[in-house]
Amino acid sequence: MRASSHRRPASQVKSDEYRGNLERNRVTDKTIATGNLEVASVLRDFVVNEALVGTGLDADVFWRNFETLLTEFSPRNEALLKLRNTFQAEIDAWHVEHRGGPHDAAAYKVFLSEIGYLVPQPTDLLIETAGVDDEIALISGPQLVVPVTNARYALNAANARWGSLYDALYGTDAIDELDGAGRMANFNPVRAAKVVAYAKAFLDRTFPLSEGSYAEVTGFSVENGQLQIHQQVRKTALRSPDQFVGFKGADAILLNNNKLHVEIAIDRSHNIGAHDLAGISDIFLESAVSTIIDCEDSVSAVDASDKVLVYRNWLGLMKGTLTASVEKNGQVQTRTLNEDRIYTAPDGTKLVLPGRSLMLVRNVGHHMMTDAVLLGGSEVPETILDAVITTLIAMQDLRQPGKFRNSRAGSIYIVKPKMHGPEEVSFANEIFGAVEQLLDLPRFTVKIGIMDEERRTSANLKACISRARHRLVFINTGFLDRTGDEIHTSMQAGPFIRKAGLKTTPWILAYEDRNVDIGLACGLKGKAQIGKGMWAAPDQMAAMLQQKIAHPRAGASTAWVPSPTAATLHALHYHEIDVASSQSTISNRSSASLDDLLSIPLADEVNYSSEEIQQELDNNIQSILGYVVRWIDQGIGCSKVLDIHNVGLMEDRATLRISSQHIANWLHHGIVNEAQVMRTLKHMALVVDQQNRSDSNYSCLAPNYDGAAFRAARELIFSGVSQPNGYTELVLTRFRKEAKNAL
Ligand SMILES: CC(=O)SCCNC(=O)CCNC(=O)[C@H](O)C(C)(C)COP(=O)(O)OP(=O)(O)OC[C@H]1O[C@@H](n2cnc3c(N)ncnc32)[C@H](O)[C@@H]1OP(=O)(O)O
Ligand SMILES: O=CC(=O)O
Ligand SMILES: [Mg+2]
Repeated sequence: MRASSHRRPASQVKSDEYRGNLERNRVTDKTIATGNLEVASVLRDFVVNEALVGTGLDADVFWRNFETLLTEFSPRNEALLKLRNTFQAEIDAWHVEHRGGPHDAAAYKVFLSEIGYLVPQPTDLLIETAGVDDEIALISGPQLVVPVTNARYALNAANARWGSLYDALYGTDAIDELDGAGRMANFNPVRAAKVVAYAKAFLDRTFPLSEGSYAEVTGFSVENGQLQIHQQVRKTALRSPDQFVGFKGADAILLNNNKLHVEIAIDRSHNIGAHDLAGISDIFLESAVSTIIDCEDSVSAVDASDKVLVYRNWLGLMKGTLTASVEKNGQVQTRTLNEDRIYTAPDGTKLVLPGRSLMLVRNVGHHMMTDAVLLGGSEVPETILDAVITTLIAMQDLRQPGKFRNSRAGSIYIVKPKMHGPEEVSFANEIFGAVEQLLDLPRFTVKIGIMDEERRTSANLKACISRARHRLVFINTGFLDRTGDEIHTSMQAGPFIRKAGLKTTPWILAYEDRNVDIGLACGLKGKAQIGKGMWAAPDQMAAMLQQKIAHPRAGASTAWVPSPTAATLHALHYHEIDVASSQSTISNRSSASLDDLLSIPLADEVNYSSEEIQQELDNNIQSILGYVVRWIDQGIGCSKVLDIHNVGLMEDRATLRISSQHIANWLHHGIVNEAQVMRTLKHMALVVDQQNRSDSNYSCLAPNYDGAAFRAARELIFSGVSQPNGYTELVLTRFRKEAKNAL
């Protein structure tokens, strides 16, 4: 048990990432022309000398075909972005026209159909995806997300398939600190005893014994393929002997419940095992069954050199060669990918279990443009660049089934964020078809995870699924972006209720339920994931243990966690709930209503006190500044930022979208005014400066309030109404480029 199982000075880990960012700034921005394409030399070198190597593809042919693909798809991307703007303008105009009267939900819905925002939903649709790994199709369990730019974290995430339950409990508030069980610098045996009791109670519930409890167990043995469990006065067995699936000599017993493995490690020379009746030194849970390697909202990647870091880390994961140097307690270690785990099955044969999480890669959304590649002198859609390069890189995994194989089923998993409606899903589907041709891959090798996180996608989810039915491997409620889009879409309808209240209003409940209802109706059960969103409070594990069990209960076969520790603890929920049976029950209910989904969470009469209004503003602005200052000045795309109650919250671009859109909405409707927002920005800048005082890489926002970070935060709020769909990345990217140039 480690006193700080997942904790270490965040500033130290992050400074590794920061130093990497500084290095990247030194790369020159030369471009090399090929036909009508100009490719930044750093990217071109990476593709030719690293990504293409071993794929059998010719570099010249690759660039030529890439140009053809961009020529075909870039204008279509632009047209789709225009369609988003057209819908937004029409919706804005409708609300302005109807302002003053009560909201007429029926007329509003008719209007949405008339303009084509709502489209007819297909009937009798079943997805037809083939060649999907069990981790996606059959095994329910946590999904970890990690910024790809941080190699240390990315390796940790890939290795988070297995996690120590003892460490996860000991190092977090999952175990209370009462009666002398505090978390302290030195090992606390009182706390350790509570951890062991908690873990053995888990074993009792999950792998019940025919007689007695794990607390009484003195040892394990395997005789004729049967697990014998020794207690002081008797020998007992598992009530369900089939749960015993393997062992490692006398060192480990492997159990299985709800398709998830649990290893009981036995080591009587270990400091915990030595004091345990059965010699149990730890219990390892299969934890992050899948992981999203994120190129999107948790990273700051604004130019070619940043993109090369993104791609190089992904390549390292796909080839199994990524390493990172990790310093702990003065000791430097090299972190690499874990190998598979080898056991003996009860019948004596060799049993190999994956040692790593199944990795999916999240590309950026369709609205991002990059200058890493120019076509006819213009920036190209970054999502197309991502589609081509992340798929090219993943070919390394398919090419040689080495010991670090990711997809045993031969698929490449790409998560598509922020798509607005069925046309954009069709477009993504076609891009991947073209990428497969370009790279000479069998059709439908590339699978798609659809983030259901924009309102037009939620409202037309079945049509969206239909457009990707041969590739679909997940739908996931990205409720953070979805909340931002909720505010932006109905910006002109009136002032929204306070941010915290948005989590319990009818639209979001309908959104969450409807996503599961539609997923089940489209046959995702046993074929694809139905996922739920992020636990955004990385230090609040007791609360997570209490609340996140709601996700498997609601029929979700996976849900997002921010860290490996959270993955291990969330895995407990999938032992308690058999998702397949939750899904069977849920599929009998009638689907959540589209009308509720379309209801708008407005504060009909704003009767918040001035204290409540100021508190809302303080909270939102503190998180905006705390996040933006690290993004702009240090290139860190995901941070833990204290909220007004001093709770560290995971902030990324989606949470920034909510906070900035919320203030923009209140400004627009006169709940707050410009002077008050500016005053609060300056006040909160002092608070954020104070919070970051121990970070030697940090530059203060105050007293000048004119650095790129402060100006970015200001612009995100004051131009929030006019930012396309309320996205933050355009402003962030511009100011980050400015900050990089000034370094
Ligand atoms: C709306 C959306 O799109 S959500 C998706 C985007 N969000 C994410 O990807 C969240 C990813 N999570 C993170 O980046 C981090 O957990 C944060 C920023 C929230 C907190 O980071 P920190 O303050 O550094 O975490 P903390 O100090 O508690 O723990 C650090 C340790 O945990 C590990 N860790 C933390 N998060 C992760 C992760 N997501 N994956 C792998 N390892 C992680 C680190 O490797 C480190 O361990 P090490 O010292 O052995 O390397
Ligand atoms: O991407 C996830 C979200 O909640 O947004
Ligand atoms: Mg999102």
